[in-house]
Amino acid sequence: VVNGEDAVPYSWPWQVSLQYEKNGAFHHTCGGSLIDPDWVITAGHCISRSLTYRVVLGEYDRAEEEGPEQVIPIIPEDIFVHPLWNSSCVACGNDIALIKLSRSAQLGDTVQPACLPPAGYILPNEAPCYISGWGRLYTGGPLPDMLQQALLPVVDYEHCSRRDWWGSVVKKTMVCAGGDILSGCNGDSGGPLSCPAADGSWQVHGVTSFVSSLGCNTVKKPTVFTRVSAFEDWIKETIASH
Ligand SMILES: CC(C)C[C@H](NC(=O)C(F)(F)F)C(=O)N[N@@+](C)(CC(=O)Nc1ccc(C(C)C)cc1)Cc1ccccc1
Repeated sequence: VVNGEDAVPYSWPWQVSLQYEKNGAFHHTCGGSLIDPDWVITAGHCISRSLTYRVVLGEYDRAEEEGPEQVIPIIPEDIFVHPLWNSSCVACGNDIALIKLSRSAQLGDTVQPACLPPAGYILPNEAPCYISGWGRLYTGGPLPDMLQQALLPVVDYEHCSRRDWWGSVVKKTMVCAGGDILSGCNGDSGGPLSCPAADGSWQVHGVTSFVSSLGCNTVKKPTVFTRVSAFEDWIKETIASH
């Protein structure tokens, strides 16, 4: 997250760190969101078939064992990348994947699932949402130890698809947010765009998908998220059948 701030510890209790194994050690590669005690939602581009993954819940400072961490291994067959995700066509969208945990998360003060938005729901322009993650602090910069957050106002499709914004690259199955000096950055992929609901709950409206190659916080190139409300049937169907 670029120009964000340290989150209050465990204030985004659905935020997970998706880690892959390399030479016996695990490395943070993406964020994700717990949406059920057994299920995490992340980005399709975060998954590669050849890697072994684990999920860490209740994480805050990646450099310290603070106590609430729950480290849960992932069985490769329990990763469901959206069937229409095509890594050669990021602009086609469908950048979403579901991961079934090999054991249920223990819910409590530091680990809670986020709610899903109503199917088809479109956030209005300027709706206040937060991005969170352990992605780079600036283009090419370091990964932080503490979970970062930033308030990113939603940029609706009409504005986000303007020629000098994302143009035809952005689809209606995506959500844009930000567009000035605040943004996501690599390492935030797969993490949540969390938006407050009228009933006081928080809904995961977006899964962090891409930022401009010109620079994470490029003006008029807001962070682009997979729109979760466009994939509710697939989410429900996948969870119901596994
Ligand atoms: C793997 C790609 C497909 C998605 C990746 N996503 C992220 O980093 C995220 F924002 F989600 F945290 C990304 O934006 N990667 N970049 C490598 C940029 C990138 O590839 N962006 C991008 C944008 C649009 C498209 C398509 C839709 C035209 C493809 C890739 C990050 C970056 C940005 C500036 C400097 C260095 C690195």
